[in-house]
Amino acid sequence: MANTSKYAFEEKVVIAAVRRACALTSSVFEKLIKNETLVKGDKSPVTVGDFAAQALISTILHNTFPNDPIVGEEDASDLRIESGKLMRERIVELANDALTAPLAAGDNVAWGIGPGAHRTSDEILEAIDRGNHPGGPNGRMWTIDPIDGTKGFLRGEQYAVCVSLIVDATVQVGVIGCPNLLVDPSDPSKGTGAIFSAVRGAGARQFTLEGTDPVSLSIPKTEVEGLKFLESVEAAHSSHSFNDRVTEVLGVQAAHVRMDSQAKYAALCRGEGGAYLRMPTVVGYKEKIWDHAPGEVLVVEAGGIVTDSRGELLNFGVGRTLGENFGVIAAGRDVHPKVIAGVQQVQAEEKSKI
Ligand SMILES: Nc1ncnc2c1ncn2[C@@H]1O[C@H](COP(=O)(O)O)[C@@H](OP(=O)(O)O)[C@H]1O
Ligand SMILES: [Mg+2]
Ligand SMILES: [Mg+2]
Ligand SMILES: [Mg+2]
Repeated sequence: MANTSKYAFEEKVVIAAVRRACALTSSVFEKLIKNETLVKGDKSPVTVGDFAAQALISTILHNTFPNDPIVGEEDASDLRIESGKLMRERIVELANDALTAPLAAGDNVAWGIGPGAHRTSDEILEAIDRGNHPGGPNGRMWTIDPIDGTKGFLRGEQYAVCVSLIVDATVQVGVIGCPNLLVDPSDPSKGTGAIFSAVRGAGARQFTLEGTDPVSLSIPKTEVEGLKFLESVEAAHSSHSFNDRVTEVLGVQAAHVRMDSQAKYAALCRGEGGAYLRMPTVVGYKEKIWDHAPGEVLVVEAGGIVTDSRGELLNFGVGRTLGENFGVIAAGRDVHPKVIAGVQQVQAEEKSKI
């Protein structure tokens, strides 16, 4: 199915950017050494791969859509100080290797890539910091999560390169690159690596890691008892015990599937799980828009629904976070109301214990 939608060009550019970023992050994983990882203020890890991939994607977006603001996860402040010098040099090298790699079919030098697209250190830091937009309800803006699931990336498990275009608080384009995800879960011999992409109103598709051979995605129908829950590997990111109780309440039989990153949204769209449950573990944690925007449009276009635990749509127009949304629940259209009912029953039980 060719995408002839209003945002077909944006999708094409983002798939090209994510393809380059996946090659970059995979090569970083092969070579990652100890002093190439930092711990951020919130205690979460960030690697040279996160910074370099954000610089790469931000550069491509800025060259192609110079007036569009960017909401990116990372900022370069730790790289501008003396102690960040080694990491900075490595990031500049990695970003330039990715930017100047040969053009693939469909690529365009006007996007700021290809031999000759070399950038200075200052330009790379500036590209990272261009992701500092505060978000909000109006106009176009991009989100970049250069490596979603950094903890999974460091374990050699799942992670995802995630980019979205939000227009007036609605996600219009979402692209998720998953270098470590099986191409075909029913045939591991086909190897790993896929890019998932959706444009609102134009469907959800899986591509090869080269960005070719699209296959339409649609969430298979299941009865609620036949659901398989997808959840984070990290118990600090979403409550495993809450999900265990929802399983009991709904009479779900299958064991949960634990997976890092927005690969969970992609897996849901391929029928590898029936619902993605993400209930908070810490009071006051606000989910980040870049952790959910691409996944939201992918699931909706594959025939699903994404809401918070109250059944309200995620609000991508209140800033860099999802603000007052509480938890995230994604599932096929037919089972989503039943999953929300189960979630709310468990929430009521928890409240009655306080
Ligand atoms: N206490 C917390 N609760 C929920 N999400 C959290 C969290 N701390 C970090 N995260 C987010 O969880 C994301 C990973 O999700 P998952 O557990 O599904 O792999 C992280 O993305 P990054 O890895 O891009 O920083 C981070 O934004
Ligand atoms: Mg992070
Ligand atoms: Mg993330
Ligand atoms: Mg990240």
